[in-house]
Amino acid sequence: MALTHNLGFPRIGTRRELKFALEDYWKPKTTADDLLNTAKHLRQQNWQTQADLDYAPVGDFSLYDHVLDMSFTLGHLPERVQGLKGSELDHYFRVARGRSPADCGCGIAAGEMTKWFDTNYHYIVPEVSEDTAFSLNNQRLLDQIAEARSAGVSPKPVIIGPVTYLWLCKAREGDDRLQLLERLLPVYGQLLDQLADLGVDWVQVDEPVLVTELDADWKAALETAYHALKGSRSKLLLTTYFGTLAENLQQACNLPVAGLHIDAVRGKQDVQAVVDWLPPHKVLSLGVIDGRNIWKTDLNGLLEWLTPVHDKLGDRLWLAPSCSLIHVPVDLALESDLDPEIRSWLAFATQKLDELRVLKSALNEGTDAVAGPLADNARAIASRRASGRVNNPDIRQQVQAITPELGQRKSPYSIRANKQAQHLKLPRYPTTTIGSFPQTTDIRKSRLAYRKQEISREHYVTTMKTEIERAIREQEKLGLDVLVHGEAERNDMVEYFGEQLEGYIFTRFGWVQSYGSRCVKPPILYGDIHRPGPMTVEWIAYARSLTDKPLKGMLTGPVTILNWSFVRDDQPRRDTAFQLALAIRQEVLDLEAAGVNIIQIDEAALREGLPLRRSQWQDYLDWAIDAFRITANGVKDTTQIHTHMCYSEFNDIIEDIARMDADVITIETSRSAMELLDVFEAFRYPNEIGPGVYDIHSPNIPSRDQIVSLMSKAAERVPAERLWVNPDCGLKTRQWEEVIPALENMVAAARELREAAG
Ligand SMILES: Nc1nc2c(c(=O)[nH]1)N[C@@H](CNc1ccc(C(=O)N[C@@H](CCC(=O)N[C@@H](CCC(=O)N[C@@H](CCC(=O)O)C(=O)O)C(=O)O)C(=O)O)cc1)CN2
Ligand code: MET
Ligand SMILES: [Zn+2]
Repeated sequence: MALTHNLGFPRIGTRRELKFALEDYWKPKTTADDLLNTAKHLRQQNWQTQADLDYAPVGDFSLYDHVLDMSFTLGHLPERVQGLKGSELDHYFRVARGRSPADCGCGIAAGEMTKWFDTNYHYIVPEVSEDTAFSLNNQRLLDQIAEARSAGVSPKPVIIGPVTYLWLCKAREGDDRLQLLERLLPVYGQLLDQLADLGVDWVQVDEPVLVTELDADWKAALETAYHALKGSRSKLLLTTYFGTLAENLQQACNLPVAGLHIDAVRGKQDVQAVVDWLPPHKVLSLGVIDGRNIWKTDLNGLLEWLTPVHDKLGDRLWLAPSCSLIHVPVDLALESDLDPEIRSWLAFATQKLDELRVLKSALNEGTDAVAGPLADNARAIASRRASGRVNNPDIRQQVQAITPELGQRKSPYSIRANKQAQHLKLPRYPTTTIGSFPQTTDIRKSRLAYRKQEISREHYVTTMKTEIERAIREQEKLGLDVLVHGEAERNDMVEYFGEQLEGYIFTRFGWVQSYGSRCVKPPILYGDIHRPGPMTVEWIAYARSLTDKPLKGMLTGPVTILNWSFVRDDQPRRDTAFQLALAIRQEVLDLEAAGVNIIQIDEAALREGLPLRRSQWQDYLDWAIDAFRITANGVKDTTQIHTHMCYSEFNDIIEDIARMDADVITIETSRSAMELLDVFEAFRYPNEIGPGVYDIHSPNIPSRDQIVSLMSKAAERVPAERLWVNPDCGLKTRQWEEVIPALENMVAAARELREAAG
């Protein structure tokens, strides 16, 4: 008898109930009780959806971030929030956002955010130093176990394992993370004791570090940790996901735990070896349903492959999605407007659990028991494979015809830089922004009204143009040097392009959490990509017509579009990237022809798309950088190409960043006090750089002195004549009331720096 379980369910709600509850609480429009009630209701709903699984996850729900929750569970908060007044909830949001409703405006630095492995989910990085201490604070998990039981599910608490937890931490100086293991393990021991006291059968202990290349210290830490925890009276399910175990396979099989979960989608090649190696008393959970994509599983094909594994393992076989389902939208049932043919190819979180049920019945009772669902599934899989809408021979031909010259600029950077300087006549320390200005409620309401056909296209266009004009006038007033149109017309920097490219469809409610209350609706790339016409020119040319100042046109690059979409799994990602590159290249050339001589091509997701294993980095970087170059490098010497990346560390890939050959790159640096620039200095990065001078994710306003001090640090590392002054990232999540004073200070800081430089 195979069992089924789930690793985690989306917590945002089918209609983003959690997002709205959080934002109302922060305003503050509602009370903590209101927020906690919504959260409780969402957990109940999620358990209902998962009630017939043999085990449902508990503790996967989070008000903001599950890593931050784990930090609280371990009594591990940054020093700067310790001792402040307020409830635990106040503390929680202080760490997450730099303030809580109780703080009346006086903020502290928010915890740093970074990407969760290779996903578009961002977690709050736990901060450690040699003084870090831990103490158990397990009430959240204990309460939720009780809640889950009264909801009628069999709870399987989910925690981040001690080694992965430390791996996610950042040490302020040096790297002494592993020295903390000894202090951390007793707290995990107590935690597991408390769960066992509640009669918990299984605990899911996430150790996704096992899919990365680990050096000897980290491998030893895994041994130490699981030998220390082996007395646990609850059984431990050591849980890995997002890739193959590869050289860690034997260790993963042999750690002293009761079961192992592996990603049987990305790590399918590991399965046979794991079945052979796993000691006979252990459970093997196979993550056979893709938790990172929205395509239906080929259940018939899978069953053929699974049946012998089931014959061998019997009761020891568990089935699950490959990873937590927080990376996919909640429920396809809401998508009544989707093209019915393509819709029949899709499965969201709720449907993925249905797939698990079918698999379980087929294995335990025989395929006849689920003949209907299996036949439906076979039809959907066949329909997608045979559909004439997926492949377009012309586009395949154009990709075939790509030559290296397509990615080559006419002259080297030094020549271009001179021509651009003559043309643009920018001052030293030029100021600019990253593209978006506040996405106000009015903008969003107007877009909603347009979508519902309550207002005409004309009306919508006029409203957006008014917003663009507002952004231009505000920038002129602020005295910024290079203006942007502000991106009012874009719902999102990726979805907007998906909506306009053929080969894509998009959803109404396909929300996926990106961080905290912020969600994205990744568009679905199902077929060959074609650009029917210009996508941004009307808006940017309008902005161009409004001002005499230099204006920067704004596009999203092919790699970022790829990494933040749900993409086809029937061709290599590289091929899809090149198709996107050809489409965006056309847009770049159209913008240039419309008189836009500064063009930014955002590649915010280029770095996060790096494979989790270093051995696969170069292959990815080779095609990803080529795709960027194809997009960017068809322009004249006098056209200045910018690119932007957020939360990026460049130490290991600086050569590739340089190979992009953008005239200007803007990056995130403010939270790391310009340390990120060390590598640009060491490498003697030749082109211009705009190191972000303030963190846009926090509502706090940076002071002029802070900015001057950060830029002075930058000027120690990079020659001043190659420095730009700009925020970390786009300003769309901020309010105008926050943006204006912040940018005033930024412009004042740039003036001070110019004067000081003489
Ligand atoms: N794809 C992507 N990934 C990214 C980023 C990014 O910008 N895009 N940035 C980084 C950080 N991540 C972020 C992710 C999302 C948001 C964000 O602001 N998301 C918005 C939604 C953006 C959106 O799609 N807006 C739509 C829909 C807006 C909406 O909610 N409309 C309401 C009605 C309007 C209202 O009453 O407010 C509705 O449909 O019900 C629009 O503008 O049209 C949000 O969560 O609030 C910001 C940063 C990394 N990853
Ligand atoms: N141009 C985009 C913006 O300003 C870049 C964002 S990177 C996540 O919003
Ligand atoms: Zn950014």
